[in-house]
Amino acid sequence: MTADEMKKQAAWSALEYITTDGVVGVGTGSTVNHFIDALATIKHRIEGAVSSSNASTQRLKDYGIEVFDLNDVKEVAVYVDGADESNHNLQLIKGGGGALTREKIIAAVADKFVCIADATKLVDVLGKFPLPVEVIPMARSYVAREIVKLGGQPVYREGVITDNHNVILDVHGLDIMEPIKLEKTLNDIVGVVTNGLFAMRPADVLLLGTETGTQIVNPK
Ligand SMILES: O=C(CO)[C@H](O)[C@H](O)COP(=O)(O)O
Repeated sequence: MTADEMKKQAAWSALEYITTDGVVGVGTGSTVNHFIDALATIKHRIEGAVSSSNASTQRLKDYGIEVFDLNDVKEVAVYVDGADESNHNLQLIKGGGGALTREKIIAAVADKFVCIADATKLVDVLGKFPLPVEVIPMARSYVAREIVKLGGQPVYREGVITDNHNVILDVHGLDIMEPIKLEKTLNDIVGVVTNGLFAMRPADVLLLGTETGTQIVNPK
């Protein structure tokens, strides 16, 4: 089975978590694209969606699913999104697709965060995947120097501008033993908009696409 087939399997399993007729939170990425395809099959029984990126918004609209401004929505019962890595506490690294800030906002609002991923994403220690940090453009060099002091090697994601008109630094070389502490420390650097650690607000459940079916992983 390919990684994409495992992503698709996890994504379709997430439909079981859409139990209300309200607004569904929708993340970003190739796994979420499969989820949007799945969501389209039950679009008649949901009110619509809030979306974490322009790309997902477009895909949702192409299916005729209404996309709301988050400010106009009182409740997001479920948020479905992928991840670049998850540890066994369901703390995540996200932002490989550059949508981390809006993803973190919707995750904060949502009652339940359902993470969907292929089996390769579950790790013991976060950090092999370079940690994305969204930065205000004029602060890029300063933030990079501060990250070096913390032991990381930041690499500017050249040619990428986020939906919020910022830039991304991908931080290599981190063994993230204390995810909450690092998430807070990075947030405290002036010029950082968001970092891709989802440790203070981890996922509530991880649906992992595997060779033998979707595995439901609950936090340890
Ligand atoms: O955080 C993300 C985008 O910002 C994605 O969820 C993450 O990069 C996983 O992507 P994919 O589903 O394509 O493997």
